[in-house]
Amino acid sequence: MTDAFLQIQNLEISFDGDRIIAGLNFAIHKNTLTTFLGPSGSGKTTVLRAIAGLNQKLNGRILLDGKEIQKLPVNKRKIGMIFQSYALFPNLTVFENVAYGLKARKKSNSEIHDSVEKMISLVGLDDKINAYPNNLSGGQKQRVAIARAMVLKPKLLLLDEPLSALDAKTRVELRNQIRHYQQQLGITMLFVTHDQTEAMAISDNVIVMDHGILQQQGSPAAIYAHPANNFMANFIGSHNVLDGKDLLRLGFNTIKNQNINPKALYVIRPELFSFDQKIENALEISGKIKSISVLGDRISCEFQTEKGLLLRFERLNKNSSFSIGKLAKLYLRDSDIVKVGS
Ligand SMILES: Nc1ncnc2c1ncn2[C@@H]1O[C@H](COP(=O)(O)OP(=O)(O)OP(=O)(O)O)[C@@H](O)[C@H]1O
Repeated sequence: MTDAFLQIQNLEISFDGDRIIAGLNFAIHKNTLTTFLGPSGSGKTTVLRAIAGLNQKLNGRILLDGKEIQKLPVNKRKIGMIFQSYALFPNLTVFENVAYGLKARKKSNSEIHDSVEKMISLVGLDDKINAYPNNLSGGQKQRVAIARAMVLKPKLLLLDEPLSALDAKTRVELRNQIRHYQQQLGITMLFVTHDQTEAMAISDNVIVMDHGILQQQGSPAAIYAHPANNFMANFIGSHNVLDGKDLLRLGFNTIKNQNINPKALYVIRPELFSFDQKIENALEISGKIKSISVLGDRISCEFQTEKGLLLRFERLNKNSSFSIGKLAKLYLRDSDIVKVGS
């Protein structure tokens, strides 16, 4: 991995006297895709706009490729931005939309033609090259916006919830394509979303924000397996979040040879339980199934334990004979329990 490419240092942003971002620090590496994840109102767009230069009132430093950029005007930052709303020019064709920035930079006609046609082809819109935005689907419009941003070879591409207006299937297709372009063209991307699955699926690195404060930064796997704090434990995945007292009630005495702290929080990923099938060194938990949700390839069940605790477990959706009220047993190894913040 190369050195930090984008660095945010002690960033502070206030609106009307309210501090929205308070002392934010993070760094991202070149040619990686980082997602900025957090609930609505957590400050994701505010930070993105500050990096792009759309929000000039700030304290702190923003460094791109080693140079301070926080005082540069938008057009001098070499940063591209893609919005949820596409922001295409309705009176220009697909070709003209994608060519717009290169024309403004006074590139030669032959260079414009070559670059634009190549980019339109990459995003799979050859047959729409002369179409107007009104005659395109939402997914096609967003491809034009992506091509228009990428053709300018930005040092950094910022994407603000680019897929939010699309249907579920198009979202998944386009997120995978964005990841593919990012890797194929070697672009550094910062992608805002409030959709965890989206963030987990495409990122090298995830930064989670809440109330303008960075909660955790790491790979999708690390964030899922080791939530850093209570917010992360509750926000990511459908973990079972239990306190130490609950674990003692279930019959666990130690976790990975450490005493359980009754006041600490612990998480159990729902896919780690074994259902009605004994496993070695595992604690048996008796109870009954309280609810069943079919998630497509998986089944997610609520399990009411005899001790009165509610757990969630998941199984692959194959040959399962589940029914609500069925008495059953779950098995869990203490090594599969993770202490929050460890
Ligand atoms: N121009 C502004 N003037 C005043 N307050 C603002 C302004 N822009 C954002 N805010 C406030 O800053 C906070 C963070 O907003 P921001 O849009 O950055 O959140 P977000 O995480 O991107 O949310 P969402 O996922 O809903 O887009 C919110 O409380 C919002 O009301």
